[in-house]
Amino acid sequence: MESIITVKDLKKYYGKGEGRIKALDGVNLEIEKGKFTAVTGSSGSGKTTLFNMIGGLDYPDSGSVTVDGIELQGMRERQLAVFRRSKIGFIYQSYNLIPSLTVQENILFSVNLGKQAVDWVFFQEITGFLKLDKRLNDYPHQLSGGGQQRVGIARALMLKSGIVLADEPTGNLDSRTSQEVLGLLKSAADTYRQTLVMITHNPDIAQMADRVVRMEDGKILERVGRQDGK
Ligand SMILES: Nc1ncnc2c1ncn2[C@@H]1O[C@H](COP(=O)(O)OP(=O)(O)OP(=O)(O)O)[C@@H](O)[C@H]1O
Repeated sequence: MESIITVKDLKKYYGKGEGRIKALDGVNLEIEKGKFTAVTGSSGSGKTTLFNMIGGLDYPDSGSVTVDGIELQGMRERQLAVFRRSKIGFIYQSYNLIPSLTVQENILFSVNLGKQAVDWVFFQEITGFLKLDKRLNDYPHQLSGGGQQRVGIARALMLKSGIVLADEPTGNLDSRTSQEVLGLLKSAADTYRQTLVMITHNPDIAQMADRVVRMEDGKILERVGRQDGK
């Protein structure tokens, strides 16, 4: 298998002494390029901490993270910011759209932030795919929750970074809308050959993944799915 993300013996502890919390307690993980990996586990098991490390949003105490050949350890905040802007499309539960910008401006926000040229053909394709092409001049509040998350997905895909990290992307949506949005995200990731890593509590969503990684107490418990044992 071709790994795009490699995590080695990653540790992150909070606090000291008796009350020390082992948020990540020696995590090893290989994420296969172009696949959909779901990260599950109970609340407090370390999913968000792992997500933040892979996304270059936080520093581990020890261990290493390599993303698309880039080793994150030792990077300074400025370098990490450039890494995040160019390499990762982030999708959040709360959509993180900018209310004063139109749908189109929100979709182009990350590309513009990274001073990349806009690929308008790709923009049209993505917005058509995500059924946003008639909503481009609207503002986020004029869209339903599912619509707003489709904007979040479009913004992540527009970066063409190859890696999309999603943290409970359908956590604020009802189950029917969740299924619809997830179906779109999964097929968009397939169509545009994106590696999708998604944190989710929802077993139905995890079932849609190529592989499920389960966390408990800062460790990876088991890995099931198509790439079992790899
Ligand atoms: N900044 C922090 N300071 C202290 N403890 C923290 C901090 N961030 C996380 N933790 C602790 O680290 C552990 C792992 O947290 P994390 O948020 O990664 O879990 P999670 O699996 O994402 O949980 P949830 O599903 O509830 O979001 C938890 O015990 C949490 O309380």
